[in-house]
Amino acid sequence: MIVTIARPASAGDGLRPAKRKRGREVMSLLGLASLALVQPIQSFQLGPSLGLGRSQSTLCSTGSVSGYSSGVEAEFDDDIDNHLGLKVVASSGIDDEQLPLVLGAIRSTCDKYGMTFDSSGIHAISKPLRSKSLPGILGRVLLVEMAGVPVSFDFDESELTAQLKIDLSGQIDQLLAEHRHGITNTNQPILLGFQAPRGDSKQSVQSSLEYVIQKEMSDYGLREAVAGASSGLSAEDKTLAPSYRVELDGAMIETVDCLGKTHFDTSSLIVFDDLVNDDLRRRLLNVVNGEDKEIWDDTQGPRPARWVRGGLFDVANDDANQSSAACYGLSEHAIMDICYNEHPAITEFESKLSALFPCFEVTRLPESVLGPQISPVTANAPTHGDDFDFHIDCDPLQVPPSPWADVFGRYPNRSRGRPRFVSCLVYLNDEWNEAFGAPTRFLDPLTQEVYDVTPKPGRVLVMDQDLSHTVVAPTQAAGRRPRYSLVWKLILHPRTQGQEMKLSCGRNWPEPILFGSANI
Ligand SMILES: O=C(O)CCC(=O)C(=O)O
Ligand SMILES: [Fe+2]
Repeated sequence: MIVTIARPASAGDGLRPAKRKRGREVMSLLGLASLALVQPIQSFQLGPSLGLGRSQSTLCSTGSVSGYSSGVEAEFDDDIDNHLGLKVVASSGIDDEQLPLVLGAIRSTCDKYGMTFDSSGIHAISKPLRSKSLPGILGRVLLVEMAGVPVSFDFDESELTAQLKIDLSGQIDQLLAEHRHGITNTNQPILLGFQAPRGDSKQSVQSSLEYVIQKEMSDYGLREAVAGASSGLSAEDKTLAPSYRVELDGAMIETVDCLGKTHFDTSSLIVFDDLVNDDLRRRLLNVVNGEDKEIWDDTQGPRPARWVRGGLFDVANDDANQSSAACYGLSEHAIMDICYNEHPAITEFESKLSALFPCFEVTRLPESVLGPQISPVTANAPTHGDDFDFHIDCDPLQVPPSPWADVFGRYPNRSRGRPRFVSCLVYLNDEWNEAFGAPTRFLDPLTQEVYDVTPKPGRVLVMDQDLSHTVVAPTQAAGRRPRYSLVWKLILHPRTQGQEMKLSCGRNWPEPILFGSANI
């Protein structure tokens, strides 16, 4: 019998590194959760040796999920009846109210696939998993053993597990969404891991659950230090102080991990004028505009070999994309080049960032958070007459279902011990007359006041990603000249559990200007 099974869209297109898994990024856009595959054991091609009994007809039922490339054909032998089944072995961070619901969802998926289900031996730890080696994690994990597969079964490569993961994750996500208001903590996802039957394995439950998280993090690159992080960092970079900093967007918010407790939270923007010298600025501009020999006079507009009208695609919000549709954006090829080819200037700047934030692991925003359309490094070239709207870059409280959400959960940015989402902008023009305008404008939502940062050549702006901001188009005085900015979307990971996430890292930086609602 031949059935068609969807296969995750293939990795390795163009310049993007091929090794990174991407299948579940697509799921994130579909609003589905994800599942980690643990303990691969050699290669196994789904084929005649595996009898799936009643599951055959249902395996193809969701095979046309969009984003999963055209199905592959796999053969199943009707005569063989292997008792495929799922056995839930351990969980953490899922309380007594929630666990039966989640297990019920897995049971019904098993029924659909004609698989057996067993949760009788589950080792349930109601507290979220905590681990010194994994600071910042959410710690809600469910570990499932898959019984009845051949010894050579490869969990990572199998179409069966790919399909199961779509189904199971969808079920659990739906369930958690439905019960969002009824049960505490249910808007937090659960990371699901598969493993082969372990027999009398000596591995502790804690380390099996940790392994699920570690594997997910490495499969999806969820915490990879930026290039040059460990290269020789200059003493000046380590001690460099900002020219000024501003706190805005103040609000009382719930304190993460402290039920019922609230605290006053403000977002930060920080300006550095001595981090990038003129030589580095010029080299970064060359990376953005392409390093070949063509000479382009950009008083006529951005260089057509790199920039396309309507090419701006750097925000998650649909409305913002529409309003910026007419503006210049980097071509797809240019974005890939900047993000994934080796550029010494990019590495040098990233190593400066690591030096600037020594108490964090500085990483680029992984593709898993918002999908492949949102590149971690991009550039802007607004010109006179363009129209932009306020947007936020990303908010860890509002991330869609994805491997990122499953591992780190959803929480207010700047929460103690949780990865902090910050963006970093470098203004790249050789010269920029103040009369040309084009500040980066921040909105304080409560007071509706705006705060402008002037784009000086070589200036670096670090800002929280959940701040409402916009680029303002240059004035008429700028003519057709673009105002360039190179933008990094970063995540600063804590190095220890429960760490303070202050960007100053305890250094004696100038006191911040308190703006708008931060001053109330
Ligand atoms: O260039 C600017 O001023 C802001 C750019 C920006 O907000 C972005 O790229 O997300
Ligand atoms: Fe932005």
